[in-house]
Amino acid sequence: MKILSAAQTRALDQATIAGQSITSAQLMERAAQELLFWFYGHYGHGRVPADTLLLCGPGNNGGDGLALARLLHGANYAVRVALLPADSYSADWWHNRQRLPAAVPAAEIGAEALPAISADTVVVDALFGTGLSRPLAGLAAAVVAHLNAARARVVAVDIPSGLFADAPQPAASTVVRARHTVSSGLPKLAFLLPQNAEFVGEWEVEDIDLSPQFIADTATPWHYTNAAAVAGQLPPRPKFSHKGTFGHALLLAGSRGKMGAAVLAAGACLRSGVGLLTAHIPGCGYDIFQISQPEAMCLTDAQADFISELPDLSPYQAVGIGPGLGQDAASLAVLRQLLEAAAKPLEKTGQSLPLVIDADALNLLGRHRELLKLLPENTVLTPHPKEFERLTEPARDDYHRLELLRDFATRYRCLVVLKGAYTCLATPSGELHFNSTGNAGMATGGSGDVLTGVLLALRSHAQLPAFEAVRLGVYAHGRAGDLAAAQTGQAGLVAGDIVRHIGPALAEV
Ligand SMILES: NC(=O)C1=CN([C@@H]2O[C@H](COP(=O)(O)OP(=O)(O)OC[C@H]3O[C@@H](n4cnc5c(N)ncnc54)[C@H](O)[C@@H]3O)[C@@H](O)[C@H]2O)[C@@H](O)CC1
Ligand SMILES: Nc1ncnc2c1ncn2[C@@H]1O[C@H](COP(=O)(O)OP(=O)(O)O)[C@@H](O)[C@H]1O
Ligand SMILES: [K+]
Repeated sequence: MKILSAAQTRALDQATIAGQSITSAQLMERAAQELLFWFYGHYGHGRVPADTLLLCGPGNNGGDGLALARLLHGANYAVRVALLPADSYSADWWHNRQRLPAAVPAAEIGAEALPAISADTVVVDALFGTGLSRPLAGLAAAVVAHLNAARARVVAVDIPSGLFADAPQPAASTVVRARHTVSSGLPKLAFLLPQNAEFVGEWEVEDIDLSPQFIADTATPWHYTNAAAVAGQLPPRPKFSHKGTFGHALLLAGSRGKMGAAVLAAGACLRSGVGLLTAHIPGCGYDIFQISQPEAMCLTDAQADFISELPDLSPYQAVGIGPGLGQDAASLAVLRQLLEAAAKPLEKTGQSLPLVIDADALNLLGRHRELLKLLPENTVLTPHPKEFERLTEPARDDYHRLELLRDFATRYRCLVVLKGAYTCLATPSGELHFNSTGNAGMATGGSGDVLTGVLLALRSHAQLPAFEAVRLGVYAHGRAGDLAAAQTGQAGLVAGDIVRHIGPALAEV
């Protein structure tokens, strides 16, 4: 699914109106109908709120609010409307102002006449949408501050008022803190960034039948990976396949005290359809590893506590390095040797050996940035934000971090998986793909090691191109976390639960 800028969203509305021969008021009515359905879904079965206040601005976001006020009134909600005064109002605002039944109380907001809001009021925030052109000030900022102070249940129409859809806010801007955001058409970039979570709350997107042709024809770097994006991407396992068909992966992982990371990554790799897996681990981990992952083969390093040797790479179709690795100088030398060896094209494919680099291997890269230029094309790096900062620089905010991410992926021609609630995969061509699956239960030690194992298996798969493999792996990892949390609850989830649900998650897609 594409994510468009605010300007492209306006053009999409216009293209829909022109392409479907409807009026802009009819499109607004569609949006309002979807909002009404959201209220039905949320407050159905006799749970209608006693007091619903619609705060309406002067543009089409306010027009949405006025149309919704009419529809909610028709559905027997007790509604009140408060109108933000302005020099001019949009045509569709006027259209819906005139259609508002006289029985609905509608008052103009003033500095001395702020609407009454209690903690029990359900407030529909329809002040400003994607047409916001500057931070809120004056009366608009005052009413939003008044709203936020009331701690009412706020449902934002399209986007919380005061929040830009695709750009950062100046510090200390006034923005509505919504409990729910109900948006039309496509998700907004702002919804996916941690810095905006306090404003956006839980969000969902309602389908208002916007022009699919315009969306297809519009270029954007931002994408949202939903089930449809990965459906059918895992190649079927042919009847006469054998363990050699699905690749032989090598995992370099573990150190004293961190063998669990190697075990988790190996388990995830095995559950993600790899044909064969060999793990190269320090000597101290032999019993631990062989007992916990009997399906994997195991090579032990000459060192007991960390990895100091790179095994012969010729048997392998992909290599993963990093989980629990530690940062010993000998392990750094192994990483360097691996990068040098992997750069040479493989005889079979003519391409470099696929690599997945995680955790301490990323930290080593960050401390020795001269190694970055050795990264083979399409290498997969899986940093969390702190690891990414060590590879680049501290980001000013989440938007700046996305810029750094895009620059890094295009500069080093690699696939960077910036992990988080909406994990963002950056491609060598500069696309950013935000993942839709996963939950806060996965914020627990070892979840990232599991992702490394999943990606290693999918990068070993000869039939999966690099980008598709990584996008699918990130999606399936999050989905496995969701399936696990449905059984354990989020607090009770441990990384091993994600491993156990990767099979079903991959089966779904
Ligand atoms: N165009 C359409 O037909 C549709 C539009 N929709 C709604 O329309 C919204 C976009 O409407 P608009 O483009 O009219 O924009 P808005 O309603 O977001 O606001 C635009 C108005 O606010 C003023 N303004 C912007 N920033 C301000 C600020 N900081 N302080 C004071 N005034 C400010 C502008 O000068 C303009 O008058 C969407 O978010 C969505 O809610 C939906 O109804 C779907 C259909
Ligand atoms: N709040 C969250 N919502 C969704 N996914 C999450 C959340 N927190 C963490 N995750 C996922 O869990 C994994 C954590 O990885 P990482 O930080 O490397 O953990 P570790 O180093 O302990 O393995 C990532 O894939 C991340 O996307
Ligand atoms: K709004």
